[in-house]
Amino acid sequence: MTAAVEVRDLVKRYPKRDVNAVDGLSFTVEPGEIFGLLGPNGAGKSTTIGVLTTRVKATGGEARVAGVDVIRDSVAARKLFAVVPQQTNLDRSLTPRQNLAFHGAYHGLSRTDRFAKAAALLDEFGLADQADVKVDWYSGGMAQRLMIARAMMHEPKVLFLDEPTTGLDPQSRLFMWERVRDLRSRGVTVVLTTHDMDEAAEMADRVGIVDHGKLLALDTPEGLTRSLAGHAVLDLSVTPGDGDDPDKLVAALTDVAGVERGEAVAGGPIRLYLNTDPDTVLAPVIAVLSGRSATLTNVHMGAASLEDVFIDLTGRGLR
Ligand SMILES: Nc1ncnc2c1ncn2[C@@H]1O[C@H](COP(=O)(O)OP(=O)(O)OP(=O)(O)O)[C@@H](O)[C@H]1O
Repeated sequence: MTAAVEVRDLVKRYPKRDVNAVDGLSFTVEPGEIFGLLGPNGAGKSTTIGVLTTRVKATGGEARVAGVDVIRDSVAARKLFAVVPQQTNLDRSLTPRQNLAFHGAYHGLSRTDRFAKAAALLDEFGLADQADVKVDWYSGGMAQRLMIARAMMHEPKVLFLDEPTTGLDPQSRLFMWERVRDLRSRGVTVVLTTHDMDEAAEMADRVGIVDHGKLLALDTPEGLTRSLAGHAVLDLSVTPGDGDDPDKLVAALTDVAGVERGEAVAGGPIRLYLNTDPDTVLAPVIAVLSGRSATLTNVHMGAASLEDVFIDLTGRGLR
C-alpha cells in the first residue's frame, strides 16, 4: 500500500541560519494512522509540516503525500492533503458557513455540493447553531474546529494539524481529540505536531520524537515508554537539607535497591526511574531523605510517560 506520508533524509536550512531546522529526518506514516510529531519549541516540527504542505521549500531530501512528490509536484499534492495551521487563518469578512463554502468553491465543488457539505461539517463540529455569525465572535476552540471542518471540505487523504490544541481549555481539547478520532475512523490519515506529551500519548497511534531537526525515536506511545529502563517513576518534591543539593540527593537515592536511575529535573522534582514496584522503594527512599535532613513535600508514583522518554533521550524536559 502507498504510504500516506513518506519523508526521506529531509533537510531544511533557512537562509542566514547556521544550523539545519530539519536535519536529515526520515519517517513513514501509514494510511489511516494518527501520527504525532512530538518535540519542544524549535525542534523543526512546523518546518517539516511546512515542507509536506508545500509552504516551505526543502533544502534536500524527499517528501511524498499519498505517493505524490510534494517538492516536484506541489499542485497535485495540494489536492490530497489539508492543513490546519497553528494560527487562525479564517477569512474574517465571511461567516463560518461562507468560509467553508468558499474553500469548497476553490476546490471545484458545485454550489449545491459545497453548501450541503458545509452544513454537514458544521453540524459534525458542533458549530451548526453559530454558522452564520461573525467569525470574530468565535472562541479559540471554535475557530480551531471551524478550520478542521474547512480542511475537510475537499476530502483530503491526509490532514496536517499543527499544534491542534495549544491554548484550548480542557473541554475543547477533549472535543477536538474526539473529532480527530472520528476522522481516523473515516480513513483520514492525521499527522499532528505537538509539544504536549499527554496529547501525543492520548491521540497518536505512533509518535516520532524530534529535537534539533532530528528524529530521536519512533514507536507507539506504549513502545516508547516500555523502552525506558524502569517501567515506573517516582517524583519527589524535596527541599535539600542545609549544605546538601539536589544532585547529591539524587546520587544517594540511586543507591537504593530498585532505583535504576535518577535525575533532578531543572526547577522540578527529583525523578527516580524504578525497575521494581514503587511501593517497595518508597520506605528506603524516605529513610535516605530524612537521614540527609531533606524535606519531602510531595510524592507522585506513576508509569513512565513520553516526557520521561524525552528526558531520557535528551537530558531535559519538553517545555
Ligand atoms: N522562517 C524562518 N526563518 C528562519 N528560521 C526559522 C524560520 N522558521 C523556523 N525557523 C527556525 O527553525 C527551527 C525550527 O522551527 P520550527 O518552527 O520548525 O520548530 P517547531 O518544532 O515547530 O517549534 P514550535 O513548536 O515552536 O512551532 C527553529 O530554530 C526556528 O527558529
